[in-house]
Amino acid sequence: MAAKQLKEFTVEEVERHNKEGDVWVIIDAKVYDVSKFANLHPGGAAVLYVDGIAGKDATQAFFGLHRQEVLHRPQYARLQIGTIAGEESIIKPLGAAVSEVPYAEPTWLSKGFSSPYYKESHRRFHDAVRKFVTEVVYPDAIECEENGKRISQHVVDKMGETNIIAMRLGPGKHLKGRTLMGGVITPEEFDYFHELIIHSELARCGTRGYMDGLLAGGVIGLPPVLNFGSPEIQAKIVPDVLAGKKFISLAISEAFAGSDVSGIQTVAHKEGDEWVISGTKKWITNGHFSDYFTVACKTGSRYTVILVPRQDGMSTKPIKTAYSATAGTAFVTFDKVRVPVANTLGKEGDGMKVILSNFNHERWMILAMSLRTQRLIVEECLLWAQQRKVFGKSLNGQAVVRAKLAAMIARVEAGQNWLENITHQMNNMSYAEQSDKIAGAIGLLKAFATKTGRETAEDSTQIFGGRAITRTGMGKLIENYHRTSPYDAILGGSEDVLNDLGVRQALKKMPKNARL
Ligand code: HEM
Repeated sequence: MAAKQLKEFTVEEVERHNKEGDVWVIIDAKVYDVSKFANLHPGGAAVLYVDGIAGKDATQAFFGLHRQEVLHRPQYARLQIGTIAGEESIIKPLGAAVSEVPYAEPTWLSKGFSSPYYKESHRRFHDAVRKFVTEVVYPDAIECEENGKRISQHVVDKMGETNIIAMRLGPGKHLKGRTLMGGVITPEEFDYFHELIIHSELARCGTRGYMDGLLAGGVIGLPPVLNFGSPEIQAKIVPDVLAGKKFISLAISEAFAGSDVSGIQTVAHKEGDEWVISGTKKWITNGHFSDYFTVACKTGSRYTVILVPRQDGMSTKPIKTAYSATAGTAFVTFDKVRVPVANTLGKEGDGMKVILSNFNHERWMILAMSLRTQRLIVEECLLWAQQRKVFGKSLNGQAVVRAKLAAMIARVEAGQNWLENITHQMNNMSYAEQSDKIAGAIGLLKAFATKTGRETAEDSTQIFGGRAITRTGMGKLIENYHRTSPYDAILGGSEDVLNDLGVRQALKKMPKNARL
């Protein structure tokens, strides 16, 4: 169909269309004919007929009540019939561009700022990832977050093609020979800052359930296979998972044991060359649609991690949680499930080592995503405080609102700076060194990021008021964040446990001969 011809109008011409059955409005120098739409308008018809709106420039009223994206939806975009002669639209369209709102982006992306950590390859990579997320992931995220369906296979396929699935596991030999984001960087260049960019850009969607649905189970479930699985097991599982053809979950937590891993009760005993596994696992991210499970089992007085393919004797039931069902969170049961002993990941009885070795990367990923969403909330609040008028002035004209914004900015910037320092250390340490030297700091930073995240969730809810408690419209990101930020505070280890871990790790390294 040919594109509609837009006409030019004067303000006076628009003013003549100011009554029921014949209503035009101007929004950002664009003219909309809302005559027929009025009766379908979710905000009601009457609000469009009032003085100061019908036939007038309604830009300020509009942006006090709607997100910009409303005007981009095809069914509403076609209400535009023209533009105002001699006037230009000034509202910047949404897209992949770097935000110019102060603190909306980490400083390394902000104009005029520099950073010791990011090189040219990170900038190239960032542009490609942001474009990919904006065009491919975001539309699916919005849809699935709402309808609870699992991530669309076309998105998974593209994440496989671009090797995002592989890159989310960090630098390493699994990237060898792969083309990353269409070749914008080489596998040899890829470091933890590139990985940080992926997690951060995904988190910008502001859809917490979908972020876990986006194969987070694989980010934590596949590394034990890569690091501890036999070459045969790896050859069978890894290519398909990295291509997005099969899915895998990490199954450690149980109704009996969450952060206290040693309390698990799923048991495995040997019969010939098979493990026989019985027990249950709870809160298993992606478990509902996974083909493989990396399962922590009690074997005698010790623990062993075993790779279990989905099979008879297993069931995965969705758990209703506070976030979207798109995450595929499941309650998993094993009833005398048999797998070959060759599926053991690491040595029999060495499961705790396998489990613990996974945690640092998992926690780092969760906190990185959590902080990036926290930053998104800061951007939302800065924009809302500018465009929302109350008591005759912008919200940001109120000292109490500015004080909240100050606290939010300081929290996210503090977290970001520590995160970048830790990421730099990760780039310069082996995985074993990371466990020895920075496991504690990662735990402390995760607890800091999630605690400050929940403070920001509270503050932003106050700033957005009623809009912060509706799932659609102006405050939808605030509502999502307020509802789901506790996830970051629990998954991968709860705040109290991580704070304690961080301090205990420091105490272990106290010099015995130091005195005040
Ligand atoms: C092209 C013009 C417009 C379109 C396409 C449009 C569309 C919408 C949509 C989709 C909603 C549902 C909430 C959301 O998704 O954000 C909404 C709500 C609303 N609209 Fe409009 N609208 C338009 C113009 C206006 C104007 C000029 C006013 C002037 C006062 C207005 C007042 C409202 C109100 C009061 C609500 C309810 C907001 C709430 O519940 O918080 N709309 N509109």
